[in-house]
Amino acid sequence: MPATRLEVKGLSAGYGPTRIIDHMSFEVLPGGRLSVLGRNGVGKTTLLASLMGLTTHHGGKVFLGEADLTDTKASTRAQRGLGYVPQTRDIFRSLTVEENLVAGLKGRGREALEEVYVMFPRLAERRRHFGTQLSGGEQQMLSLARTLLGRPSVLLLDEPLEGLAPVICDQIMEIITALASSGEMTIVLVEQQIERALRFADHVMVVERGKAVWSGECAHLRDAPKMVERLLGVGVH
Ligand SMILES: Nc1ncnc2c1ncn2[C@@H]1O[C@H](COP(=O)(O)OP(=O)(O)OP(=O)(O)O)[C@@H](O)[C@H]1O
Repeated sequence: MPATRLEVKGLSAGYGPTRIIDHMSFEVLPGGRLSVLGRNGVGKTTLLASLMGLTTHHGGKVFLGEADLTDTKASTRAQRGLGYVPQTRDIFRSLTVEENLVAGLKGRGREALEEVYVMFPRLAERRRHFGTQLSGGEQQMLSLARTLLGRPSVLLLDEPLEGLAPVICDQIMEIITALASSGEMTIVLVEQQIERALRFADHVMVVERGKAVWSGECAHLRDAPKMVERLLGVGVH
């Protein structure tokens, strides 16, 4: 699937009657890279889950290209090209790496596994290992690889670097950057590592209490450490 535009118009969503995402609007162009930043608990995970149709919808619209996905369920959104890698690294821990990947094939032939083994040589080496035997980085790679097997046109990544050693973060960012550079995927990245997130993306959106309080080009924030400190409460070098 070629990269697709993601458009969000006035989205409000949450858990039952509790509204967490409050009237958010943004657009990511085909092949674009958006980083979503914000302090803890401001609603970044809820935003991605809402794009995937996993929360209670309170209002607004979500478009993938021209298709209005607002009233569709998560499985339909996945079929239409939305790929979601949750913060919880959804893998089956009692299955092997290969069995996990086969579960992600969704009708594609087994030869598709080779595509991800080329991208993630570490998973190829560990193909007979169980989920429980994998390191955090390997679990993250497996979760990402399984989603990629569905050939998403828009990829939603929730804190893929959380808890990983810097060298593994480098590897994951290299893979994500290569995916973005291929032009085949539009990527929305939620990340706490601000410098890496700003280096990766072209645009950035800062969230506070479920609202987008700042959005613009990454270069703008990279050159404005005082503004980063004001928005996010931390320094950037
Ligand atoms: N399943 C849930 N049911 C009810 N409230 C929830 C649920 N998940 C999250 N929340 C609440 O929604 C708010 C936003 O949480 P969310 O996880 O989206 O923030 P976040 O910005 O991703 O935080 P972090 O950076 O710590 O991951 C928080 O107040 C949280 O307590």
